[in-house]
Amino acid sequence: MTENLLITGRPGSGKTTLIRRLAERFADCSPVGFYTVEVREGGVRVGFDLVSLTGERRLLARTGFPGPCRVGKYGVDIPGFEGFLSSVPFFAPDARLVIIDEVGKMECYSGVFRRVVREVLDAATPCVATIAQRGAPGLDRIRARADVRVVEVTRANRDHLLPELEAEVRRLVGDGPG
Ligand SMILES: Nc1ncnc2c1ncn2[C@@H]1O[C@H](COP(=O)(O)OP(=O)(O)OP(=O)(O)O)[C@@H](O)[C@H]1O
Repeated sequence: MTENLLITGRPGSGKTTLIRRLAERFADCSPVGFYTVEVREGGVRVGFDLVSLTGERRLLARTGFPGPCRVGKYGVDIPGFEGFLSSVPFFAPDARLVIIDEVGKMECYSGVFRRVVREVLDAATPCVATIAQRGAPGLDRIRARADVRVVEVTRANRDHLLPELEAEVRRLVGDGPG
């Protein structure tokens, strides 16, 4: 069974930073996927954008975005997110690693995304994903899968976690010792 790595932790613990550094270190594995970035205006967070590993950027959520899908003060652009997902080649034959940041409440409003996560975790290519600690139905079910290892990142462990997870991912992609 292919194993996958799930990085969890409190908001602001360093999940996105860690997964971006892993994506950089595994550039030789042609990773596919995306990460999310905060958008600030005048020092105030106004939302989040999606950035694919091939550099496409798209809005995910904004304070002023209208519509029924809301998380706290943010409106989430689900059709936009699903359009973005369709442009990400999650199952590209030459990709040896999939990166997903993050499996969280905003993203899980999308049925397309929930299906992508399931299919990516089921597939033969290893996946590293960040996952919220709580907030969306179904997160516990993902964490309980037999083919995932869940690692918690904290401010205290985030720096020494990087080399440890790098070695683990090396093993998952088949380059590692043992
Ligand atoms: N290893 C690190 N050393 C120093 N600063 C860090 C480190 N990792 C993260 N940070 C800083 O901490 C802040 C939060 O990091 P990051 O966005 O990666 O956390 P997160 O867990 O993904 O947050 P969220 O749950 O809100 O998405 C950022 O300002 C980032 O620059």
